[in-house]
Amino acid sequence: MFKNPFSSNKSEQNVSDKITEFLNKYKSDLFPDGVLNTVTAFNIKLNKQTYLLEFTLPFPCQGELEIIAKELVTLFDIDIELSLTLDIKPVRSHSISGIKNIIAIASGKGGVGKSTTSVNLAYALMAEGAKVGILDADIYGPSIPTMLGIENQRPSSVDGKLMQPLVANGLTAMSIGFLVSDTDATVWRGPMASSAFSQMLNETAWQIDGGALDYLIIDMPPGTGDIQLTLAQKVPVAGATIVTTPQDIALKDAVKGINMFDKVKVPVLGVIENMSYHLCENCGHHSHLFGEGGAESIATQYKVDLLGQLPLNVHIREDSDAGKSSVLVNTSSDITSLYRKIARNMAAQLYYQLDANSPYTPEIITVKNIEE
Ligand SMILES: Nc1ncnc2c1ncn2[C@@H]1O[C@H](COP(=O)(O)OP(=O)(O)OP(=O)(O)O)[C@@H](O)[C@H]1O
Repeated sequence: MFKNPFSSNKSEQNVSDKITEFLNKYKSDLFPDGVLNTVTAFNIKLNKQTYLLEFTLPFPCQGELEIIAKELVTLFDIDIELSLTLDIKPVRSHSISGIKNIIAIASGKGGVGKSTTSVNLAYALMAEGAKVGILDADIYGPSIPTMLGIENQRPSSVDGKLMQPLVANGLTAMSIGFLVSDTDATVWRGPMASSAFSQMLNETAWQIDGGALDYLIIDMPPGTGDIQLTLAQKVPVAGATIVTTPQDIALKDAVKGINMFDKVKVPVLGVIENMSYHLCENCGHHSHLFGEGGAESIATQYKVDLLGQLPLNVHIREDSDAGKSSVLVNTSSDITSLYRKIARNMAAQLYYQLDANSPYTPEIITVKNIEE
């Protein structure tokens, strides 16, 4: 609830009109045409002295609605309560049950923080209102079980057919690390690894609390070799996000990642620059240890979005090494806000680029259209 200490009685109709006008005009990266042009449904109710704003939206964005609510409280001297219902559609048809959209998180180069970013983005999407799962596609070096702090747990099966995924703080998760020991998987040949992956994707009961996951995040293995290409080709990925660091070598590999997804016709939702800068906790100075502006320039050059930049931060490393997510450890930190903003941007990109209901989604030209 967003309270204004000076709120007083005002004409209900007048205030509702002002709120509506504000929301029509409010434009941001997330709402390029104003909020009310994007909502599926919107309603204002007055409950005692509090205005309840009920939004139905096609992507998760609780954090941005909270920013808007605070502005409304200050502007109109009112109390506000928010309610967000999500109406997320699958943007690509597929036959995997319990999942609406699959988002691949990839990096050309290893060690850039892809898994750490995947886990934090998964929790950030949840904080924004979505139902989320994570699948570790790194058969040879799974790190998700450790990062979620559940490395010693094992999935069960109720019906002997589907595996019940593990759940860490509400996040549904599956990884080869839950099923076999590290040494067993390292000796597997390519086809065995690929069939283990496809079993985890297709034979997991992803549905949680009776509802399909809005997003399944796939933490891809690092690189752009045959394994990655096959995964990108075989899995019905709705969109891919590339994680990079600002070093030249990582950026070159990020470009290889963009080209790989282009080749298999998977849309790239954007680039995330991890370890982009170091922020001194004492003096607030930003230092660009690994270079500056690289991810921005490849985003411009390849016409993809720069979804956000994350600092090199000791808490991110400590939290992930300790099997926690920084987004959960401190829900009101600047780092959490950054992850949540990137998560909203990524989900909005998926909607604006690909959802048939979005006014921005380019019309897909089919052979039939061309003939007409
Ligand atoms: N923004 C960050 N600030 C500080 N440390 C980070 C940050 N992002 C990741 N790390 C740390 O960097 C190390 C590598 O991260 P991570 O395992 O996520 O990389 P990766 O790209 O998934 O690696 P791999 O290529 O092996 O799959 C970890 O110790 C992690 O805690």
